[in-house]
Amino acid sequence: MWKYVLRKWKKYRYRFVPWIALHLKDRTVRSIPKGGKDKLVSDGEIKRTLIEFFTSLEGHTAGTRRQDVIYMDNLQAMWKTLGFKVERQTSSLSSGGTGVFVTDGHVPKHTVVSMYPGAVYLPGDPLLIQSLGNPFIFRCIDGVLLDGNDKKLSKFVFRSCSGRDRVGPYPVCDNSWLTPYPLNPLAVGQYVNNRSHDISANVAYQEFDIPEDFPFHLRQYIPNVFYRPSVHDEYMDTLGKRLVRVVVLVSVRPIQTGEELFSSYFTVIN
Ligand SMILES: C[S@@+](CC[C@H](N)C(=O)[O-])C[C@H]1O[C@@H](n2cnc3c(N)ncnc32)[C@H](O)[C@@H]1O
Repeated sequence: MWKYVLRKWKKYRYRFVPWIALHLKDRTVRSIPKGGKDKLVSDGEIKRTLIEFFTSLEGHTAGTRRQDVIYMDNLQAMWKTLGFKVERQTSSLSSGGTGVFVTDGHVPKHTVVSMYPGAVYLPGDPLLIQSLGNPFIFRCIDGVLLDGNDKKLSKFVFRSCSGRDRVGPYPVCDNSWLTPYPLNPLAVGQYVNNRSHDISANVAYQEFDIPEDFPFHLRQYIPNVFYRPSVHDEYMDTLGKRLVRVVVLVSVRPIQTGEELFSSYFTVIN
C-alpha cells in the first residue's frame, strides 16, 4: 500500500497537492512538453526585477511607522517601479474566496507580477501534519514544496524558521506576508485562484533559485525560507550555489487594471 502511494506520488505532476485536486471540479490541464523547462522569462530577468523592486522598498521600514502605512508606501513603490499594483480582494468567482487583482496600471506580457510566499520543504522533509486540509501547498517541478498558508501551524513554522535563520540583526527573509500588510506587496501569489473553463489563465508559476550573489541587504524582502536548518550544503550540491527557492508568477499575456489573476493549478509536465 505504502509503496503504491509513493509510486503514485513520484508520478504526480500537478502544481497543487492532491487535496486541492479533489476539491476543485474544473481541472483544466495546462500541458508542458517533455523536456520543457516551463520558463517564460530568463532567470537573469527575474533577478533584475526583484533587485530593482526590492531596492525601491528600502528605507520605507525605518522608524516606528505603522505596518499599514508602510504597505501603502510600498504599493506606491510597486506602481512607480513596475508600473502596476497587485492586491488581494474578494474573488470575482462565486465561492472563490479571496483572489488577487491588478488594482492599478498595466502588466505587460512576461512580467513578474507576484511571488508565492511560504516555507520551502525539500523532498523528505516532514510536511504531513501541516499539509492536512491545507489548500496552499504548492509543488515545484522538481518536487520541492512550498507551504503558503498564513494561518495555524504553517504560520508558526514559518515564523520559527525565519527567526532561526537571522544573521545578526539582519533578517534573511520576510515574514510580514503572514499579515494583511506584506512589506513586499508582490508576496500575495498564494491567493491567486485557479482558471476555469470560461476564464483562461493570465499568469503561470516559475521557479527561481536566489543566487549567492543576490544583495544581502535585500534578502529581507524574500518571502521564503527553508524548513530544514543548515540545508545549504546539500542543496548547493544538487542545484549549484543557491540561497533559497522562490516561485514567481509571470504574466502570460498583458493584464489590465481591474482584472483578477488566474493560474493553472493543474499544470502537468509530460
Ligand atoms: C491556494 S488557495 C487560493 C486562495 C483562496 N481563494 C482563499 O481565499 O483562500 C486555493 C483555494 O481557492 C479556492 N479556489 C481556487 N480556484 C478556484 C476556482 N476556480 N473556483 C472556486 N474556488 C477556487 C478553492 O477553495 C481552493 O481550495
